[in-house]
Amino acid sequence: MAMRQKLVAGNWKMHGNLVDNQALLLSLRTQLVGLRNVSCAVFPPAPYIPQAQHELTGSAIAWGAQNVSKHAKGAFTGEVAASMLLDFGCKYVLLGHSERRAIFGETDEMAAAKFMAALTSGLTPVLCVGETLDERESGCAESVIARQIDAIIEVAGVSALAKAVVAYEPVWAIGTGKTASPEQAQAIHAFIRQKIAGLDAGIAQGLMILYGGSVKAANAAELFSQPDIDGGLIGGASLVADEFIAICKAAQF
Ligand SMILES: O=C[C@H](O)COP(=O)(O)O
Repeated sequence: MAMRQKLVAGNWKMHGNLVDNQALLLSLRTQLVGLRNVSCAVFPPAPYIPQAQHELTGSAIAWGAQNVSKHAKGAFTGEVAASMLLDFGCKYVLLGHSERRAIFGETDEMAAAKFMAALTSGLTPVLCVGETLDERESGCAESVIARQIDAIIEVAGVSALAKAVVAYEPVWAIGTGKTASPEQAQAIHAFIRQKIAGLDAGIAQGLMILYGGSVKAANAAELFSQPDIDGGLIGGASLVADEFIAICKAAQF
């Protein structure tokens, strides 16, 4: 059976400016070349997507957005449609990130609607799932993640996952410096894959499942060596060129 390729994605969150981005993008463009079996992508804040497009067109690095509207167009002040992201060359869009869920009140249903908007326009949705510390400690991690995935399957069908990426991001590991151990992460990744395999074995086998939460150069190789971890969604470390480049290189096989 063919090995899944890996993907390392840098979620810049609400960081950056024209000058710093330029230096970062130039480093990535020149140093992320010729990687074996790894794709790389960056997710800048929306105003800087044209800058990423300008600097990365013709490189091996893709770019995407951190959010998208569920609507195609209309009187929705502050929203950005999937077609607009496509106009600027985006390949991916993040959905259901825990910061969107916890800070901006996004529900499973909203994530599912955005997933559909992304998918039908031709963007690749990167669906983020993960449990809080309370949920883990009360033994609910798997049921929370199952609920988050089921909300998507209910609306889009399991076949939609053939055109999507899933990112497991335990909320307690995001920006805290507390990484899930490779074994803890692998256990949840295997759970996600088995759950989907119960509906469609082929889709489960092909699905990229990324790990996110305090990934850095020093722990990336061990995480990425786990059989069900297909790369990473990197926050803080994606803002530091040498760190992000080292993480991307650690995903090679
Ligand atoms: O989207 C990325 C994740 O939230 C991980 O962030 P972090 O690497 O800063 O912990």
